[in-house]
Amino acid sequence: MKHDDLDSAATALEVEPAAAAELAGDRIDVLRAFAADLAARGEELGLIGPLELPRLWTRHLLNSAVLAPLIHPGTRVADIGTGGGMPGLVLGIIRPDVEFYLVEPMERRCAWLGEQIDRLGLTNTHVKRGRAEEFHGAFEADYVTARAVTALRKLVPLTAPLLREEGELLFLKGAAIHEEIEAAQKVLRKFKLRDIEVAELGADQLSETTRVFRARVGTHG
Ligand SMILES: C[S@@+](CC[C@H](N)C(=O)[O-])C[C@H]1O[C@@H](n2cnc3c(N)ncnc32)[C@H](O)[C@@H]1O
Repeated sequence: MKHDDLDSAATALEVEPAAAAELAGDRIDVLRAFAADLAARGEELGLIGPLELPRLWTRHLLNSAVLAPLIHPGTRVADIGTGGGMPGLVLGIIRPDVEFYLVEPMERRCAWLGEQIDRLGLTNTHVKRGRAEEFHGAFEADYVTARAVTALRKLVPLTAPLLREEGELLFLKGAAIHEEIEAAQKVLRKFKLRDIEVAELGADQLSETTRVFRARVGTHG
């Protein structure tokens, strides 16, 4: 590892907020070990941009962790387009009581995810290499999560077919989520999404505002 890699790794780790311990409970050491490797090797592997390193915790790890309390114990989650690990791998670390399937088409990213799963001893987290649409009809989850994959009107057709009846979509989204919902009206109806909600988690819990799009699929309720 080069010197400047070590410097960026140190910078990223210095900014871990106190909230991390609270959010991750006794899994904090495992989350720290993942953060350290992502800070040290993530840029070189094309998983994270250099400007993101100082906000690794606030913008990436804690942003992912915000979904954890929304997931029931004993359930199965498919995370679509996990990339470097957000949010699926982070959730796999802090929720050992839930099964996570990380769906990612890129070989190098799958290799990274598999390596982290082995290194961190995550028996509840599995990689499924491929595009989400390749698993339609072959796999069913209680929740589908995604961050930074595509706009809602394209994301819903990729993800809703992976949900069981009454399952839930949980997407981390940016400030334009309300415009994305407007543009997605047709697909929201087509895929029978209901109980649509955008939860905004503010600066009191995380240093950057996080928006979570939630919706249930199915006709009951
Ligand atoms: C911008 S990256 C985001 C990675 C990660 N979710 C994050 O927030 O840091 C988008 C990821 O989605 C993956 N992806 C793109 N289309 C996909 C599809 N149809 N099914 C599953 N993954 C997909 C890409 O390979 C890439 O790793």
